Parts: sequence; C-alpha cells; structure tokens
Amino acid sequence: MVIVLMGVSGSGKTTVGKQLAADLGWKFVEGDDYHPPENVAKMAGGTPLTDADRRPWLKALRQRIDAACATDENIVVACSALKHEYRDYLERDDPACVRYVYLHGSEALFRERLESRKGHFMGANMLRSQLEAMEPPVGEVTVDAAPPPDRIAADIRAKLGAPATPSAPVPASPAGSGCGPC
Ligand SMILES: Nc1ncnc2c1ncn2[C@@H]1O[C@H](COP(=O)(O)OP(=O)(O)OP(=O)(O)O)[C@@H](O)[C@H]1O
Ligand SMILES: O=C(O)[C@H](O)[C@@H](O)[C@H](O)[C@H](O)CO
Repeated sequence: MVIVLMGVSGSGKTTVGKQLAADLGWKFVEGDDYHPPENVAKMAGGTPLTDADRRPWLKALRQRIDAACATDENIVVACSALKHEYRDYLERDDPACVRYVYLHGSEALFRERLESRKGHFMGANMLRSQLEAMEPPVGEVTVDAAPPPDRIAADIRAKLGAPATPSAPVPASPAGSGCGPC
C-alpha cells in the first residue's frame, strides 16, 4: 500500500510522513528527492514550477509508486500532489493501492513554519503560488495539519484504518484451514 501525504509547502508532509512511517514500520519516500536539479534550482530561485516542469518529477515518482504496488511494499510518500490531474496520474496504474491524505491548515501557520525552517530550498515566498495551484482533493482523508506530528500521524492511522503498531500479530488460522491470514 502507498500512502501519499499531500499538501502545500510547509503543511508538514516530510515531518508527519516520517512520523507516520516510523509508527507503521513502513519506508518513508521523500518526493522532493525525485525532482530534477533544474526544478530545485528554479524553486530555490523563487519561481513556481509549471505543469511541464512537474512532468518528469511526477513520472519518476509514479515509477516509484508502481514499483511499491507491484511488490506489495508499504511506503509513505511525501508529495505536494497539488492538482487533481497529478493525483490521477500518480495512481493510474493501480488506484486501489494508493491512498491520499491531505494535510490541511491555514496560510498563516504554514508561512510561519516556512519562515523559521532552516536549510531548505523552498522559501516562504513560494507559499502563495502553492496555495493558488492547490486543488483540494474530494473524498480523500483530510487531517488538520496544526497539532504535533505524532497526533497527526495517529489521526491518519485512525482515519485510514491502518494498523496501530508495526508488529501487530497476524491472526492465526485454524489448523488445516489452508487459509493463512485470510
Ligand atoms: N505538526 C507540526 N507541528 C510543528 N511544526 C511542524 C509540524 N509539521 C511541520 N512542522 C515544521 O514546519 C516546517 C515545514 O515542515 P515540512 O518540511 O515537513 O513541510 P513540507 O510540507 O514537507 O514542506 P515542503 O513541501 O516545502 O518540503 C519544518 O520546519 C517542520 O519542522
Ligand atoms: O509541485 C511543486 O510545486 C513542488 O513539488 C513543491 O511542492 C515542492 O516539491 C515542495 O513543496 C518543496 O519542498
């Protein structure tokens, strides 16, 4: 299964994604690592990406998602996935394998976070363009991005019905049923 934590810059995708992945015992995948260097340079220079800029990034991320789905790997992905068409594209090969979780919050909160974040290429000057591009998902899990990361991760687990602990025992099947954990 693939959980994609989505939202604008500063919503906490990386912070909450790492916490959620640790809680679940899943691998965390940082979507920013899939940007070509020219995209990072553009964002660092204060220019928002275009749809065309995002195409190679989304293609690379989709390949990572497809690989996880094909091998039953459980991963948490941090990816802004701002537009409906990006989300459709990312899950197209196996929609049942992918769940989106939207980190929702106020512009003031995200701005404050970005202004105090150190050592990241994305500045607070990009937040407005992110909010303008954002097309909120319909029918996907939405969580409040304001509480501490561990509380948000717990909220996500509760809303997705995901296992509470990484080592939750698989129920034993009656001897001879031949059914394993089903
Ligand atoms: N729930 C939270 N409570 C307090 N601080 C948070 C929370 N979530 C994130 N932060 C802080 O806000 C800043 C932005 O968080 P983070 O980098 O995780 O956001 P992001 O959505 O991944 O941003 P980007 O898209 O720019 O990579 C970081 O400095 C982080 O420590
Ligand atoms: O689609 C986009 O505009 C970009 O992917 C951004 O969302 C950044 O990757 C991220 O927010 C910075 O860390």
